[in-house]
Amino acid sequence: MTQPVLRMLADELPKWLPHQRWFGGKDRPITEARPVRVITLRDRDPLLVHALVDVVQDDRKSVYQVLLGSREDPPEYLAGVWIDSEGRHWYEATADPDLMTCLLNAIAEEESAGPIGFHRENDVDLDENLRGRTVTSEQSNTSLIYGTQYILKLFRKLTAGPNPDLRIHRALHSVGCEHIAQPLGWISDDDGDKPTLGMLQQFLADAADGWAMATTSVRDLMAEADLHADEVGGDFAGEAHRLGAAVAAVHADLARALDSRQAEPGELDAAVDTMHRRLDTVLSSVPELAPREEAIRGVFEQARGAANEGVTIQHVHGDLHLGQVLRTVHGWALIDFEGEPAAPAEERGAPRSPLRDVAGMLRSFDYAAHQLLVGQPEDHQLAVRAREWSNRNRGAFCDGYAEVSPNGDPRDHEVLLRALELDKAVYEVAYEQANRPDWLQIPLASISRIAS
Ligand SMILES: Nc1ncnc2c1ncn2[C@@H]1O[C@H](COP(=O)(O)OP(=O)(O)O)[C@@H](O)[C@H]1O
Ligand SMILES: O=P(O)(O)O[C@H]1O[C@H](CO)[C@@H](O[C@H]2O[C@H](CO)[C@@H](O)[C@H](O)[C@H]2O)[C@H](O)[C@H]1O
Repeated sequence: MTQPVLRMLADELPKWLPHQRWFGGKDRPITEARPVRVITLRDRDPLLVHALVDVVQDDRKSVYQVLLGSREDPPEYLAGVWIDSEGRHWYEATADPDLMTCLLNAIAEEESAGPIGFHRENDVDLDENLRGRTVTSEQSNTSLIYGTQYILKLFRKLTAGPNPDLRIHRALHSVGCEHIAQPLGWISDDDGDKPTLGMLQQFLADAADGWAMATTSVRDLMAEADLHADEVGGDFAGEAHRLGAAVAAVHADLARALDSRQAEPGELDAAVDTMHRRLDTVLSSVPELAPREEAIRGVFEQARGAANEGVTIQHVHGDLHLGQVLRTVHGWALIDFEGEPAAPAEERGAPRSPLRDVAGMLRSFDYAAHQLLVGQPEDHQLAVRAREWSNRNRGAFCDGYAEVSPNGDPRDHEVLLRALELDKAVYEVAYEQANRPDWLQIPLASISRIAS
């Protein structure tokens, strides 16, 4: 079976990959897409095959994970996910709930298939034979939900060594962190760079995501033209306060589980250099940013000169925003500790200032406040109310954070925090340009406000 699958993938991948939501290189042409390894995980109908694919773009190579299914008599619902519709029908296996059961059972039974190992955490028993259905939200990876119990994330673009999402979840669980979903198992690959292929976690079935909650609150405010943010039914400030406290608790747990130290004199200069380099890259592809270049660089340089005593360096979340936090009946939980999807792996796993996560969340309040205005004619009144909502919730978040954090109030590091927020907004300009060009105005407008 190996040779025909390799041939089929070599033919189909260049056409198929750019249409996959999880494919992270849609803004650049594919120079080469080559299957480099296929392993059969199930050799009877329906077949399940695991493939690793090298994708070259602009001389940079990325390795992606693809799962292929094949059935003699495929049901109608698989018609939308064909990879190859000639000869033996191959399709995207994550769309086949029966095949996804095989992955859960393999983790429960701690099976292996050549270099691929399925592992269950020591203190865990798993229910088997649950069907896996894919999460429908916009994702950089592919997640499968099993019943109301488990969620399995299959990492798509693979990175060398243990994936930070798995490493950090396990470290936080080991110190009893209350603000994460319990890690239950993982899928490893012992070949080459030894990437992590997947992570199984407790599914927080009762959870609402922070972005949905926050944007509902903004909508309520916009609908009540005469009321202020603290007067409308959907006021979010109490949640923002509790969220700040939860993020501070996770930072304290991360410091305990994985170490922390005070920033050395001059150490933050390297972070400022990285901000300038990111700006260089984004400027070259988004000309709309050029008029703000001087002001942005000025804010970065102020951070270099600022007295940054008392800044801690430790492991952080790395890409914290309202879509990465879930509100359960027990409080807020943080998910997805992989860092920014576009950042190089060494940068994603490196210890940094926790203020970076605070800045990410402050940006997110600004996003939530302004996303309803995208594409609308200018309305001064609505713009004022968006600012009001953003300021109220940013303040509440920082208050909650300061109450719990051993590092105190993030606003005490105003200059660094401002530079970190601006750096995040520069990242978002590139992200929106590549993924949602209609939303580019949100970070561009924020940059004008922050760097004015
Ligand atoms: N433990 C969990 N419980 C409930 N839902 C979850 C859990 N983990 C993730 N999700 C849902 O799955 C979505 C994608 O998860 P995420 O880890 O952010 O994937 P990606 O890395 O692909 O962006 C989230 O937006 C959230 O709605
Ligand atoms: O969730 P991911 O790790 O894939 O993060 C990426 O996508 C996010 C969008 O889904 C993006 O976040 C930006 O948009 C959010 C609203 O959709 C907003 O709350 C965030 O503040 C904003 O940064 C994130 O930057 C990107 O890395």
